Amino acid sequence: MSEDHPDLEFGRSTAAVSPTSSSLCFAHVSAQTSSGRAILSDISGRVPRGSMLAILGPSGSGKTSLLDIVANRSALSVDGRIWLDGSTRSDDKQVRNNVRYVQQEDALIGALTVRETLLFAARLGRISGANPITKGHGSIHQHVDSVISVLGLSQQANTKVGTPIQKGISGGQKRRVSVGEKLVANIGGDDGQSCDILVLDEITSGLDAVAAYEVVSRIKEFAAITGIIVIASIHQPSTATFTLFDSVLLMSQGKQVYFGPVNQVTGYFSKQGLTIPSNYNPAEFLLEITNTDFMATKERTSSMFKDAIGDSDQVDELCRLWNTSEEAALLETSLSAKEYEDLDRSAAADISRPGILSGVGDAFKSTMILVERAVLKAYRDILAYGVRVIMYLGLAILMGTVWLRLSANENTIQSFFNAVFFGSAFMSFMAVAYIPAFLEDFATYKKESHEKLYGPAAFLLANLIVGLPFLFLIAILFSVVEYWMTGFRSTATAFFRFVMWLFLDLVAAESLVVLVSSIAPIFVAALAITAFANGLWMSVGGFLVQPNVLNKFWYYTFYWIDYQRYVFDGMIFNEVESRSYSCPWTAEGGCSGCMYPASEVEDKVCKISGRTVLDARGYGGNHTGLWVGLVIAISIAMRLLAYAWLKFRARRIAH
Ligand SMILES: Nc1ncnc2c1ncn2[C@@H]1O[C@H](COP(=O)(O)OP(=O)(O)OP(=O)(O)O)[C@@H](O)[C@H]1O
Repeated sequence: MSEDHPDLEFGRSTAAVSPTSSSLCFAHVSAQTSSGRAILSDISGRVPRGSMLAILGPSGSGKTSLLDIVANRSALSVDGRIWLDGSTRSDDKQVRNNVRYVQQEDALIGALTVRETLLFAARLGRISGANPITKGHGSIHQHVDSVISVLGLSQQANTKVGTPIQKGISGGQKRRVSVGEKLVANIGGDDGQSCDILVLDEITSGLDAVAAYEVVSRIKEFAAITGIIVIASIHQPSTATFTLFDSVLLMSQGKQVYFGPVNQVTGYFSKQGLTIPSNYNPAEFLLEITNTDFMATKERTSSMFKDAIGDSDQVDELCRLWNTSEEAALLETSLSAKEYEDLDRSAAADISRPGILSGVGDAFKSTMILVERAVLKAYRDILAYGVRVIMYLGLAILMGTVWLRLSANENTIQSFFNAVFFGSAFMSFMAVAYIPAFLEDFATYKKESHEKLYGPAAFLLANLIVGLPFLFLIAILFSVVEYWMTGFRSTATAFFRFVMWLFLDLVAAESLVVLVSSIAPIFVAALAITAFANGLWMSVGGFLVQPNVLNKFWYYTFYWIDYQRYVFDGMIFNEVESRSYSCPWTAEGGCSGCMYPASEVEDKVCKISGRTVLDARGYGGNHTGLWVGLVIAISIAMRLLAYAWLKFRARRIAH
């Protein structure tokens, strides 16, 4: 681990600073939207290793935009330069692998303990190469335990993170676990090449003053020990928390108002005639003088400004003061040092893409780790799968008692058809219950794939591997209850064919959920689209409206890609084709009064053959093999489309 603790001094005392060495530097960074709207203008700063920078500013001042640019996640068009440690290391793969981003929302798996969460993050980091140091160095458990200890989580190491129905660790502890995930995925090792940049977006939001202080002080400790650079946007820190930071970048309306050590910020503004009152939290004061959104704040600060800067625009004047200050000039000098001039510009622009998975072997290992994690979650979190098992069992009992012990006669033929239709369509429809569990996994995927810990293939494959046995279990449990209660054909072959169709139905329905939720990963949107699609499949599948009546548009489009239709046809042929239905014999007409053409199979016993029923209802030949193939093909196509979409998204973010 790095023991390098560079000089943190700026401002008047920066004469001694060795310019850009062991620092993250950003110089004259500007950003605009594709429509040309300026989001950031000319932002500069330097953050030495082992130190923490606070980015402070009112809402909408551009803090997140700057963090996104540093972490290479921004979709904005960016000018200016960002580099790390001078030119000598700019093309080093490790330097390119070193930004870790802790987003505002904690995307954690509630069923895992703190230690398990960090262990999985460390293992994924090691495989991806994002953590080159832990690859083959020391025990991963030791690394994880040391992070747990530094983040003050030892007492909670074996506590679960928590789910909506099971209380786990507190909000502040969750924030620390989120930070810990980034740290263990990229811990420094014996070779001293730890080169992390930890980017924290609103790390203390939702925390009380004590918890915020606790979180920041633990990160500070970690930064000091490992030499990582910490950049954090922060809202309204208490004085104690604010002074934990080494330097502060103050922004307003996308412009720079101040950059320098926290302990010199008061002096700087006093010098400009803006003296921070002694009873004031300095961070609060800085937010007040840079906030132009609210009249009350404006009025409170205007008299102070009138004395200091006359009638000029508040933010413009603060920027002018900064741009003409001695502090800005010294920062500029440190940023235009020789090392920077020597820097290969193309390498300098790209310091932040984390490691890239190399080859099928790594992808396979990542998939297996994800499977292991998902199995733990499935086994522990009732919301993940347990609730769905209970729901499907409930549905089986409901159907079994509604379609209870039907005997095979002409009056029950329609009921059998309805049971097959309702069962297959409703089972498919209820796959919407999988959306919340998928979205939890998807949030974790989004976070981890940004860090290039694994890609969409590993994510989708692990999802499929864990899902298949579970869907099979549901198909079996449902069938055991409902099939026999209803009185479907009582042969083993017919039963297992029913199970197979149900299983394929569930796989296809879940593939639809995966596709829709990957494209629209918002619960209500995914729910609405999936429910709509299921309504569509039911309407155009040929049961509610006969195919020869269905209008041309639906017939030539969705009718052919409707997996529910193939499942229904397969189940109906399985149930009806080789069955016969009794109907009453009459003295006057024999079997001629039956609903379908029937024959007298014994003395005064009429039977309608299943094939006759199918013919009379317009069903053609039995193509079970083809239908099975088509349902599998549709399921694969939906998963491949989800993969293509996620890959496309990942590429767009990368460029
Ligand atoms: N891609 C974008 N397209 C259009 N506007 C954008 C884009 N990104 C950021 N902005 C705008 O830039 C401004 C700065 O946004 P940003 O999220 O960086 O502010 P912030 O300081 O982090 O705010 P907050 O503290 O409220 O999170 C906002 O007005 C935002 O609407």
